[in-house]
Amino acid sequence: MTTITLDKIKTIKTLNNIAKSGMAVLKDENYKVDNEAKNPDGIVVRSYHMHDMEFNDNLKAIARAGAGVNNIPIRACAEKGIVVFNTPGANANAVKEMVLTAIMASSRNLFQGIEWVNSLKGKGEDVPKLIEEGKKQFVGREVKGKKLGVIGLGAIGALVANDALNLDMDVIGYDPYISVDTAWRLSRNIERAMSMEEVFEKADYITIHVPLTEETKGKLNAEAFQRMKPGVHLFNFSRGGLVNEDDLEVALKEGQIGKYITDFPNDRILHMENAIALPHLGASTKESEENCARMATHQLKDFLETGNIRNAVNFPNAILPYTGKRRITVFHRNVPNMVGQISSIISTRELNIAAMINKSRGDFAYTMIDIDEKVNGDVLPGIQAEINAIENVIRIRII
Ligand SMILES: NC(=O)c1ccc[n+]([C@@H]2O[C@H](COP(=O)([O-])OP(=O)(O)OC[C@H]3O[C@@H](n4cnc5c(N)ncnc54)[C@H](O)[C@@H]3O)[C@@H](O)[C@H]2O)c1
Ligand SMILES: O=C(O)[C@H](O)COP(=O)(O)O
Repeated sequence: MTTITLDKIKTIKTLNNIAKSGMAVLKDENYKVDNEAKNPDGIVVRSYHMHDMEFNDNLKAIARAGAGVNNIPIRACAEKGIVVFNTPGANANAVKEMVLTAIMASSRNLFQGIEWVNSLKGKGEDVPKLIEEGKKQFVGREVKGKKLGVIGLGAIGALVANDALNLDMDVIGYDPYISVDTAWRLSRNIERAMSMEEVFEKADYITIHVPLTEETKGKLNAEAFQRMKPGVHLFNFSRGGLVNEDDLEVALKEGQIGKYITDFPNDRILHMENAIALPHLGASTKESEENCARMATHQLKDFLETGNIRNAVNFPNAILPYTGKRRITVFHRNVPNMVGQISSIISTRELNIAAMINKSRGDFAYTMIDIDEKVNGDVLPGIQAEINAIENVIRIRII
């Protein structure tokens, strides 16, 4: 269990290259960006692998400038009261454009075509003739009228599905956990699949846009491939771990999968025929990098300064207008009578609670209590110590 002292300059460390306009959000006298810091208050990260890292007791939050958080031990962070944020939707347009490009490029054999043309370097005046003779090996197919299956209709999947309709594709989508907001944004012309298997069986092109979790790991495996139409093009701009590579190798060799286009190559995939590998470029546009970085640092700043949580992945969202007086924030387990115990410690000091919020998410919960005067001095350490001593409190912070 950790406690935190009041009002000091906050140190922020970055683990990846973060867009300047995002880091500019933290450029004021209350912040110091120090990438060598041993005890930062906050970390801003993209895909840096954090599972082997030790977290210092002072660390309050990790802001992932991007969508996927499988590089961060989010449960272990929750156990220490470290909030992990991501930036939902901030890079979705960049990935959508990439996926649509990949669908068209794979359909017309552009990747192999470009490679072949480059191999003609040095053939001098023969090049135009060789091209006209050789182009027949790259005859493609049009996407118009073909069926695109979209697995995962979140920020990216929904954009891909809607825009594929504008390419005159038929679209079938599957997402058992779809949010109401996303469902509203989806075109009514998208066919709703009742299972992933239905998408496998009906689609000519399949693109997957789900997070890598215990549930989704290895979902694209031999059983899935067997259900797919022979020669299907499969797009993975989500995470490599969604695919069983042993099974993929066989399916590509047998032609069951016509092409596998991925943003997450490894050495094995580079050796597979008809696997097309891209260098994790989905979110790498200036616009997307700036969107993600700004959203991440705004969320981090707001949390450090007010305790408000927006877009966390391991704690509930909790927003309480900040009055600038005293705020007590408590991370605790999601068990009964926590609010009662915390508030009685405050009321025994005859302090009045001006506002309060308590939210839970899975095993964890978060309570913020505003006191309507700026109490200081001897009172706070006592409150802090007593709340800390409550069973199932993980962390307390007084702002
Ligand atoms: N290639 C890149 O550069 C890049 C960029 C951004 C995101 N990503 C990856 O793409 C993933 C999706 O990003 P997003 O912004 O769309 O996230 P998102 O959270 O908006 O959408 C994910 C969707 O997947 C759905 N889902 C979860 N489990 C599912 C299941 N078992 N079956 C079907 N649907 C399921 C959820 O309900 C949600 O709607 C990220 O988690 C990340 O791994 C990659
Ligand atoms: O999950 C994501 O947001 C993407 O994979 C982007 O990762 P990146 O920030 O390392 O480009």
